[in-house]
Amino acid sequence: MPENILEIKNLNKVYPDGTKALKNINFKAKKGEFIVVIGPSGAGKSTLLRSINRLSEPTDGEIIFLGENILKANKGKLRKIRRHIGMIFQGFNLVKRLPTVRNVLHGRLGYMSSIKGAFGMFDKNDVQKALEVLERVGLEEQAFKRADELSGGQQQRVAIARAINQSPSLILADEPIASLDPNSSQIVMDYLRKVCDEDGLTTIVNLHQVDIAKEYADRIIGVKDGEIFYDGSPRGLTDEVIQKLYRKKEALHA
Ligand SMILES: Nc1ncnc2c1ncn2[C@@H]1O[C@H](COP(=O)(O)OP(=O)(O)OP(=O)(O)O)[C@@H](O)[C@H]1O
Repeated sequence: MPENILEIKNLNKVYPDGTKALKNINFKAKKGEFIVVIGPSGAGKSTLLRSINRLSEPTDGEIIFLGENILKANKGKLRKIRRHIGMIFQGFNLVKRLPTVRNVLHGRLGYMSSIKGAFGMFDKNDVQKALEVLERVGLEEQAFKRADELSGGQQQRVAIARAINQSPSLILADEPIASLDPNSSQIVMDYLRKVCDEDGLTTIVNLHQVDIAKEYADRIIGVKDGEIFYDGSPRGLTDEVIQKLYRKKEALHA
């Protein structure tokens, strides 16, 4: 049986204004599993993903990652834990004026001293490794171009390369294709799935597109009103389940 990389127990998040964004979330993720989280706007997908590496602070519960409760970690410990979690954002979050390869090198910052990191003192091996990762996402020829000279889809592939270059155990991708056209979305999802499979990474991706979720996921988690509404195979996510997942509360008994 593959080991569980991540276990989320009774996770709750209440925002300061009283919004209950997550209500008693429980699930485990196995090594190498590619999980897609879907659900209507405002369901809590982003909050869930961002809670896992504490970009958003959960109110209570447990997040056990590689045997440690992330919610109990102090600042230093959290920094170490975050090395093992690659994050991919909708807006790519690259340093636009820097060359592509430098952006990929930023994946190593969590392993460097602050001084070396601040001065960008990467050694030859780091650069070689970054170039290899760029090759894995088909961007070896763009390595020395400024990041903002690349298309949106290419920039997201740089962000994937940066995350992979962290040597993570877990990848979290929050709406990675929300700002891309359908063709670029497909290419980005293909590369994301490929590199995560190659490295045996557990991956959790938030998506709005149910068809893409079904195409790429090993497992789909449907979130509605801060709760897990569906957790199972793409095949089990029938049209009926999808309709119920996306149906508004007031229409439930209509
Ligand atoms: N900083 C915040 N303060 C208060 N409420 C918030 C905050 N961020 C999110 N929320 C609320 O928490 C709930 C969950 O939001 P979240 O962004 O996690 O949903 P989502 O499923 O990712 O939505 P979308 O698909 O539109 O991005 C929503 O009701 C949202 O309005």
